[in-house]
Amino acid sequence: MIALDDITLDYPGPGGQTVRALHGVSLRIQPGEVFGIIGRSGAGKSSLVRCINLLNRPTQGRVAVAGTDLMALPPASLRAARREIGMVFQHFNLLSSRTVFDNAALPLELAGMGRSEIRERVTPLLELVGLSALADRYPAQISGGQKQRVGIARALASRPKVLLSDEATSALDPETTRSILALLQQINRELGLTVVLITHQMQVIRQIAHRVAVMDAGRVVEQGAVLDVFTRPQQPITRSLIDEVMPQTLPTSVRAHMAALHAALPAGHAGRLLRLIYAGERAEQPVLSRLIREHGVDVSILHGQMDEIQGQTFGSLAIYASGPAGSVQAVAAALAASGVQVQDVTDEMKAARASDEMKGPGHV
Ligand SMILES: Nc1ncnc2c1ncn2[C@@H]1O[C@H](COP(=O)(O)OP(=O)(O)OP(=O)(O)O)[C@@H](O)[C@H]1O
Repeated sequence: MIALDDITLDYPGPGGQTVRALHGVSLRIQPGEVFGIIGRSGAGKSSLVRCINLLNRPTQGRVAVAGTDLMALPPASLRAARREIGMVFQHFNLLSSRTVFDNAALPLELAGMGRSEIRERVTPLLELVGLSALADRYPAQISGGQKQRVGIARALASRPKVLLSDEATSALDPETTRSILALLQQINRELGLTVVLITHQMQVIRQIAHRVAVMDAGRVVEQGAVLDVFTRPQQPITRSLIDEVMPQTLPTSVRAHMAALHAALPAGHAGRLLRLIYAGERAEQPVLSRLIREHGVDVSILHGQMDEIQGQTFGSLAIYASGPAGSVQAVAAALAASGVQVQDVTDEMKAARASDEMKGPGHV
């Protein structure tokens, strides 16, 4: 549906210099999917998403939407192509002097549509976004979540094939965010619209995206199905973004417990702190208990959490495994062979523990 090839974008900078915001970004977004683009502030997300409708014209590269090379279009054809691409904004961009209805109707008025046709088009849209009862209110008389619903209705008025969402929920509280994301999900499912959303919150990606691209310093550094990226993050930036929704750092008291177990190991025994990450059916298989029996290791479960992404279970478990030297490695290898991701974080935790001790008792 959307093909971005080798997109470079330069902004004019101070003193005639240029600021390179995008460095050769390529992405493929399939029809009907919800594609998330995540990154920290300044990573280049807005710059990239605005290339999709040529609000930013790339310095180099190619932008194709539904097979049309947008950069090759003359202005009139580009205006028509843009009507196929709706956009919602973080700060809603509503006109304060127009009612809810008239804000949603604006693109149709601008396109010269007659009043009765506009009414036929906008009335069901206001129903879809849950604002039928507020059609005659002005933006100052509705909440932030409701304003975003108007923004969504306006974006849908031209019956686009693609909806771009530029931090649409960043100005909203968590509950309103969830309801707006649920609405976007409903629109994706019921209207078959391709949705591209940019965000700095993994929570948003987890709730509705099918696939995700992670951006850092103007580049896509990692991309894939959301469950894969959550369970097998490759880049430090991805891990730190996931950490915000699924904290991977063990609490101080748990680190102290691990240190005590480690200090009490008998001679000839080894102990390792392992983080197990598992997804889908593997989350339900009794792999761990079987391995404990087979290899004669002791396992203390230190910390764990389970979650769900679009109906798929995934979780992480921190365990301290100890036993005769060699047996712990055998368990780790057997777990990895069964499809569970195994990270040995013993040294990482020892370093964190050393820092706990330097800070002294009572420090959390
Ligand atoms: N109009 C502009 N002129 C010059 N530089 C710009 C302009 N817009 C963005 N930049 C720069 O381009 C880089 C990417 O900015 P961009 O807004 O795309 O990032 P972002 O990931 O969307 O960040 P945020 O979440 O804070 O909006 C930044 O270094 C930014 O300072």
